[in-house]
Amino acid sequence: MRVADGRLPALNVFGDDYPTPDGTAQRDYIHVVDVADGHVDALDHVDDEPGMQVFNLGTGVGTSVLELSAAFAKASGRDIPHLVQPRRAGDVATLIADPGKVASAWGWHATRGLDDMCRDAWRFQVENPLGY
Ligand SMILES: O=c1ccn([C@@H]2O[C@H](COP(=O)(O)OP(=O)(O)O[C@H]3O[C@H](CO)[C@@H](O)[C@H](O)[C@H]3O)[C@@H](O)[C@H]2O)c(=O)[nH]1
Repeated sequence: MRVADGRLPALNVFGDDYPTPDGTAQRDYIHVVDVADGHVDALDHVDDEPGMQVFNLGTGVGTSVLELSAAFAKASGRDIPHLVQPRRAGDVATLIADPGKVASAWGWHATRGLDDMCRDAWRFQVENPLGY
C-alpha cells in the first residue's frame, strides 16, 4: 500500500529462497468482510454446544509475497518495485489455514478472493489517504 501510493520507494521482500514455487513466503490472506461474516455465523451458533470450540477462518489458499504484490499492482494500477532482503527472523515458508471444520459445522467459507481484497484495500486507501 505504501509503495503503491508513493510513501515508500519499494517493497522489501523478506527472503526469496524459501521452498515455494517462486521462493517467497506463502500466507493465507483473507478479506476482512469474510472474517466479519464468520464472526456473525459464530454468534448464530453460539448456543449449539456447551463449552468452547476453535475454528479457523481462512481461504485454504496460499499466496506468495510476489503474487500478492502483483495482485496489488493490478488492483491499484501502480508499479510496485521490490527489493529482495534477507529472510526475516522467525518467518516460516508457508502458513495456510484449513477451513474444513468451519465449513462442515456452519457452511461458512470465504467468498472473496485476492483481487477483491486488493481492490477494496486500495479503494479504502484512496478514499482515506490519511487513515480513517
Ligand atoms: O514488507 C513486508 C512485509 C511482510 N513480508 C513477508 O510477508 C509474509 C507475511 O508477513 P506478515 O504480514 O508480517 O504476516 P506473518 O509473518 O504471517 O505474521 C502475522 O501472522 C502471525 C500468525 O497469525 C502473527 O503471529 C504475526 O504477529 C503477524 O504479523 C512474511 O513472509 C514476511 O516476511 C515481506 O516480505 N515484506
